Amino acid sequence: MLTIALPKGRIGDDSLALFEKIFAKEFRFGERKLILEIDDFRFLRVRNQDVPTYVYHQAADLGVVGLDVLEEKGLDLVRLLDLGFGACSVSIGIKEDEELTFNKPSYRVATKMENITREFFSKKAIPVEIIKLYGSIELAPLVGLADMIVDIVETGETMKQNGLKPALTIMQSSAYFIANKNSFYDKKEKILALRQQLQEALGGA
Ligand SMILES: Nc1ncnc2c1ncn2[C@@H]1O[C@H](COP(=O)(O)OP(=O)(O)OP(=O)(O)O)[C@@H](O)[C@H]1O
Ligand SMILES: O=P(O)(O)OC[C@H]1O[C@H](OP(=O)(O)OP(=O)(O)O)[C@H](O)[C@@H]1O
Repeated sequence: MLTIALPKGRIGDDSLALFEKIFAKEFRFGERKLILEIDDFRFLRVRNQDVPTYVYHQAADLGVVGLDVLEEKGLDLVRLLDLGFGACSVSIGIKEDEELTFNKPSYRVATKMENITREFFSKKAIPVEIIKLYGSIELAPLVGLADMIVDIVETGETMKQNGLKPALTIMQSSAYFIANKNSFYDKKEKILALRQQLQEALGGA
């Protein structure tokens, strides 16, 4: 039995569609059901942010999650395959009429992604105060809460509509197929076979 944590939300439909293609079956979790068993696979329906936690603690052997979340969580997991969908970047956003300069003693940066942000600025030895927010990040520079933001940019529309612009890309992200380390060693053959099927379903070699 292999347990796979699939995300709800933005990359939920693409994840389901991919596994439906492989299993040639419609995946129906039902209105509020969180576990689905198909053949000798068990699928869990969890939040994107929680996928690495399930897989790290081996409550799931495998999972699908955005690379941004994987980087932010920093857990030791096996990255098996880039699935390609859910493409976006993690970028620094500033006001449209400003330039990205680092000549003040410190900058205030609003973000959901504290760890990615801390690591980025500390590697560059730029002193920052990180302001943790849970949403509507683009608002922060507009009301003086922060000098800049670190946030997801997909179409760029949210920044644009709020008078901001992406000034620097920290990383590119897309959905990844991941594994728990122990599961990978214990069930390597089955996991690699599934990885191969996913790659073929995506049109790769
Ligand atoms: N516009 C976007 N905003 C946020 N994430 C995006 C966007 N476009 C693509 N993504 C990708 O989709 C993934 C899932 O995003 P989603 O908003 O569903 O979940 P989340 O906010 O990370 O977590 P949770 O489901 O726990 O709220 C992200 O990790 C990111 O990789
Ligand atoms: O480049 P775009 O296509 O405009 O997408 C980027 C926006 O989408 C996400 O916000 P979300 O919709 O998750 O809202 P929230 O951050 O307020 O929860 C992200 O945090 C950006 O604000």
